[in-house]
Amino acid sequence: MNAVHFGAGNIGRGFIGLLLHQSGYKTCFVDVNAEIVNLLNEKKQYTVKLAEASGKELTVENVYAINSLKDPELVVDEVANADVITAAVGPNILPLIAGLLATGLKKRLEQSKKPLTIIACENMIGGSAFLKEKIYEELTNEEKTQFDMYYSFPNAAVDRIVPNQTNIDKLAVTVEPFYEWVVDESEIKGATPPIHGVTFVQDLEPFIERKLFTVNTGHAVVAYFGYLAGIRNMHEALENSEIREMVEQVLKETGRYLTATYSFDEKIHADYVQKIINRFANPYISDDTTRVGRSPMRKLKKNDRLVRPATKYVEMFSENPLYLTRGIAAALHYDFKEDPEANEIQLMIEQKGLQFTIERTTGIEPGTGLFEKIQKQYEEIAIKKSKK
Ligand SMILES: NC(=O)C1=CN([C@@H]2O[C@H](COP(=O)(O)OP(=O)(O)OC[C@H]3O[C@@H](n4cnc5c(N)ncnc54)[C@H](O)[C@@H]3O)[C@@H](O)[C@H]2O)C=CC1
Ligand SMILES: O=P(O)(O)OC[C@H]1O[C@](O)(CO)[C@@H](O)[C@@H]1O
Repeated sequence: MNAVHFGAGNIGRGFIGLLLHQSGYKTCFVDVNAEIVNLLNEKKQYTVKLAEASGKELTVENVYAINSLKDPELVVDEVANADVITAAVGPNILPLIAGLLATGLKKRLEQSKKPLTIIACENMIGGSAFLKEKIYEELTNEEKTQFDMYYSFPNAAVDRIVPNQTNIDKLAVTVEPFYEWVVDESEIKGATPPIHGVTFVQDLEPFIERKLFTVNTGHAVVAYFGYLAGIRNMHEALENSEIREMVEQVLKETGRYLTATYSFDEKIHADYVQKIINRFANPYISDDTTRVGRSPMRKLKKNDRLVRPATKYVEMFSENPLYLTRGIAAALHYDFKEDPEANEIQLMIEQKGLQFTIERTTGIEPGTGLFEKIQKQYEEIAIKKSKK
């Protein structure tokens, strides 16, 4: 079986590539990072280290790679011959891989009429649907009808913490032992791809919301408050009692929304939250607040981990969440100079003002209680910062 995976980064090698290998696939990684591509072709294998006391190492074999900037035509051929396609490139990059995928998928239809599943493994709601939308922008109406018959783009939720890598071996990836990959099976045409470790479900929404609004909301809040406190390490941030309290409270708010919406058992959900906070604090992982907080513009979008649970909370309980709004305000304060999106937000605040920036980044309507609360929280944080 042949798999093509776009994005040989942390999640690509440390999670998706590992499971594809364990399921018996030969995996072709597609990336634009020449060093990683060359190393994969040279070594044809890499190591995944588990961040736990055992320090267990797993070997991923049967892999090779293509640099899509250099050899796009090879990517087209691989896509045309794939049995499954996955991607973990980041939501902002999905539109950039759509063109090559469209060409490869068209070629595949000229050769055979076999169903194929394409899964985007990103931290976002509707990642595969978004990739499909971008691919379909490249097609004629007739091609769209053909694609509809054979190609599936099931959405997915992926959960495994893979921090920035500091291994001397550039291909080795250290990952937390825990993982969860949930795929919406109801969207799949033809046979479900046999991937070890994937949970196929008929309704993805509870899984993706539970994951995004617990793991990712909580993590982002720790990162932004850690950064505000001058802390660069996630462990240290979690050891700070105010930040710990903040994340516990934020996850109480998202938990209130999630349990009411999906009828989750409150005790089971509370245990899930504690398990996740313990994962953040895994002593065998060294993670940066600036990695977890990366791309604040994306993280502040209306369907992402901070704003969506906040707006849903208001809709459901007719009250404004106190801690989620504080988290949003902290994200607006995030001014890490090496992060282009953080710079963009800071420049927008400077040039166009806070109100314009809140509206533009979060999509929340000015004049609403939620908008005012975020503004107030932002100003309170600014006062605290000025006193430091
Ligand atoms: N790191 C983590 O723990 C987790 C990450 N995710 C999600 O997985 C996705 C990837 O994240 P990471 O692996 O952490 O990022 P990463 O930066 O380590 O990996 C992304 C890879 O995509 C490659 N890339 C960039 N442009 C490309 C293009 N045009 N074509 C092909 N490859 C391209 C990069 O060179 C890089 O190797 C993101 O959506 C992230 O939210 C999801 C769960 C966990
Ligand atoms: O990858 P993103 O969306 O920038 O966010 C970082 C998040 O992804 C993770 O790496 C894994 O879900 C978390 O550590 C963190 O919440």
